[in-house]
Amino acid sequence: MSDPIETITAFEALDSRGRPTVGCTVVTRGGARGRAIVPSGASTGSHEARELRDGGERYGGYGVRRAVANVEGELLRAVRGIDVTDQEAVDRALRKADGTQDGGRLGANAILAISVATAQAAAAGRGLPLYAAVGDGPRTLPMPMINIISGGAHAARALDVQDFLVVPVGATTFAEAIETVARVRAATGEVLRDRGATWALVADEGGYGPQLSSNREALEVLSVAFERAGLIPGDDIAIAIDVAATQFHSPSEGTYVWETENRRMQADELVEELAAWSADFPIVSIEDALAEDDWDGWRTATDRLGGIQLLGDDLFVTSPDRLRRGIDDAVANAVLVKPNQIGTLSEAREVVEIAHVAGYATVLSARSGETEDHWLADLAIGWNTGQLKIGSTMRSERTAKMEPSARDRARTRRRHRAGPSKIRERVLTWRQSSSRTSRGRVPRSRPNWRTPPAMRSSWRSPTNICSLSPRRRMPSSPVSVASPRRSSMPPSAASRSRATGWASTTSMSTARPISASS
Ligand SMILES: O=C(O)[C@@H](CO)OP(=O)(O)O
Ligand SMILES: [Mg+2]
Repeated sequence: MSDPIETITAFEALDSRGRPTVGCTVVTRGGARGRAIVPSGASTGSHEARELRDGGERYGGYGVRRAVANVEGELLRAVRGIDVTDQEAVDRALRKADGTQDGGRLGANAILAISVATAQAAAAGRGLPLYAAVGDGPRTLPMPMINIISGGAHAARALDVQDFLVVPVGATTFAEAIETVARVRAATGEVLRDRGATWALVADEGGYGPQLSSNREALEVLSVAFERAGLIPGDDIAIAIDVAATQFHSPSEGTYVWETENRRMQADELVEELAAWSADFPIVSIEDALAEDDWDGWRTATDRLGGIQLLGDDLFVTSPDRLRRGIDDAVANAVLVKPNQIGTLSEAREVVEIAHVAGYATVLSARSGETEDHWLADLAIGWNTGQLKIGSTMRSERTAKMEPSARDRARTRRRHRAGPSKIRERVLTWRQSSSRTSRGRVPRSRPNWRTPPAMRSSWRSPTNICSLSPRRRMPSSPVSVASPRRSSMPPSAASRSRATGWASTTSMSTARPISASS
């Protein structure tokens, strides 16, 4: 039954960086209400949809009063009377009212706020949570990709590479996935403290922002943290990186510059560096390996690193057109989906559909400037994106994104696997494929992982890591089998976590506990 949009009220809120952002509430004639607040990026691509900011003195120019006024003015007039359940009609009307390619006249932030609040109101009208309303098919919980160490625009450029993340590839439930990455985060803090690096402060996405001697050292720190957390690299846990190469690319010179290491590289040299990292560490995903318009460099990277998930963020900017170009040119094999890069939910969903048809993996992603609104995590579940990138396991604007998964699990009482995602498939393929040298494409099995010297005495042998033996579960005691390992979690906390699935004081604890080994 049709339920037309009646009114919209908008407001200016602050995001997790303390910058203004747009929120609004859509109300229908039948009384359904939907509310949404939009996020904002720091390492933005130049092809992204354009937010409308006020300029001037207020909030250093970041105010959004004009965007708020546009929501309650021109944009409301454009969508008033349209059936709230007809998302595409609402989104088309928003785009038409703005009239620009990038949404910059009325503000992509204003447009997206209405687009998402419309979806929320439609879900409320049906009495459903957003994730259930936006997808008709079977739902799977996404594999989380969690930030542990930050650099680039998210940590005052302490490192050149922006994100060092982990993927709990061995977890079989979402709760187990989150517990695993929380252990890695805690263990990483210990490793940084032992090395005399900054460990008490957090970067924009809740990860650590240490100054290290090189970008590569971040990978070594993670490897030692896996050991401390009692996790088996490649079996329990793997690494993802967001190089965010646009940020250190000099288009005029055509070079990539790592300031912290005083290094200038051509595209192929950067690709070789990433190939070497991938041979030495359990890296399963590389995002924005090259800059947003370096299509030649991307082709080199796809050819050289194609056994790994190659994610386009600034490259595709959630644009159906740019993704189609990438697919036609066989560039990358996965797309990061950020609805505010394109402006409306309909266009973001189209990107997910194009990717899935082409066999590209999809990762729904938060922005570095976020709020406690969690609609993007609902989209990841409803649209079956398979993976979800939300920042770290602390700061409530990050942990809020874990809530829909916890609620869905609690609501349905069904067993959920975290995934299935392309990344899991990749890990399996990579474990099962035979050893190859690191010449040519990066091998899917990594017989030559080198362990940092500090780890050598107690790490499992590389042969075992790549063996086909059944995957071992996370150790049930703080110390694992083959070698002495320390858990970063006190035993009582560890066992409590296993008993309840999640026993922290984060927003997940407000959802009903998830039974553990389910
Ligand atoms: O680059 C990214 O993938 C995102 C999230 O990490 O950062 P930002 O929102 O600053 O673009
Ligand atoms: Mg990125």
